[in-house]
Amino acid sequence: MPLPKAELHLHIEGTLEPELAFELASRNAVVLPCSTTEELRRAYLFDDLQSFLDLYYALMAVLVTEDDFDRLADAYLARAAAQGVRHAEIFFDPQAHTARGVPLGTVVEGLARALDRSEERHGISTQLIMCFLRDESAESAMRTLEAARPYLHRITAVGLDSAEVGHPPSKFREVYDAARALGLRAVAHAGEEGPPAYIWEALDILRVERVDHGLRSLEDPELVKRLVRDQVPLTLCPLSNVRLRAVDVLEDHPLRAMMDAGLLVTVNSDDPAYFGGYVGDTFHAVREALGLGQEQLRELARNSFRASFLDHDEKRRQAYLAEVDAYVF
Ligand code: HPA
Ligand SMILES: [Zn+2]
Repeated sequence: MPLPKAELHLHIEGTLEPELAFELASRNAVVLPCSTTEELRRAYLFDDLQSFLDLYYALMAVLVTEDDFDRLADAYLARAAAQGVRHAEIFFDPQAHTARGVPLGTVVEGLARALDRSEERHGISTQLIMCFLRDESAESAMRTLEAARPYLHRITAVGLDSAEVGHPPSKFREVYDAARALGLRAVAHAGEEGPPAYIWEALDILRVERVDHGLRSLEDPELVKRLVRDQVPLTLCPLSNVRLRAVDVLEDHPLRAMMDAGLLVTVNSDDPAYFGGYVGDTFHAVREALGLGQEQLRELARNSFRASFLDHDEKRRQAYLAEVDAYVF
């Protein structure tokens, strides 16, 4: 049995495995840039975030019907369950679908179908986080928030993703204020490729409760002090950082140094179909590469539940934490 954990940084579109992509392409008469799954997998050699995003958005064209989104999410939940995931807070990118003519309702209702069965079928509690594409305008993000009003009961928080550099969090101040007024919580990608200043902006301007990645935090000692003082969770994605060349090799990843600095870090898979592993694989890889011991792995698992948006169900959080404490390696 794998170590129980929560996954807090997972783009559902990034769980689209080549096999499912080809199946849906054929069903929906969508032409893909590659003709075999092997050829597609060979395309997964990325230079940076943008080179990945180009393929990520291209492949999404196969997601058309509610059933497609249900299949996608159900496949992720099955894989996650096998790797010990007990709770998942799942990102989706509405603008990447509405821009192709797929209605927001199709996306949310399709994902919700899988999520509604998740506890019974996979033993995983779930939440949805709606991300805005930061390389699109703030007006487009605001229109997306407006369009999401009928589905807000399904959505826990807003997030911010896509190409980071040149699109600082401050661009989305009004959107985040509006989201908070609607009762949504807030997270944002910051400091993946962008500078520590973007992490400050996410904290002070967007008032996020968690920072997604926050990889570059250690470059700014004042920022580290702030993150440690407030115990702001960082959702690290070590395999993603290697594949997108934010770090050269896993052995150089700052995860361990960040734990030693007192930061509340978690380990997540980001886009597992593209980056070579789901979250259990990621725990495995960092254990090997960074020489983490059992107590550090347990701490990462505990952090994942501490950092989760389970505040409305504290009993469940405590039950998950008890599972971590009772886990025998
Ligand atoms: O790792 C990522 N970073 C930014 N945007 C993204 N959208 C999907 N994955 C990512
Ligand atoms: Zn991400």
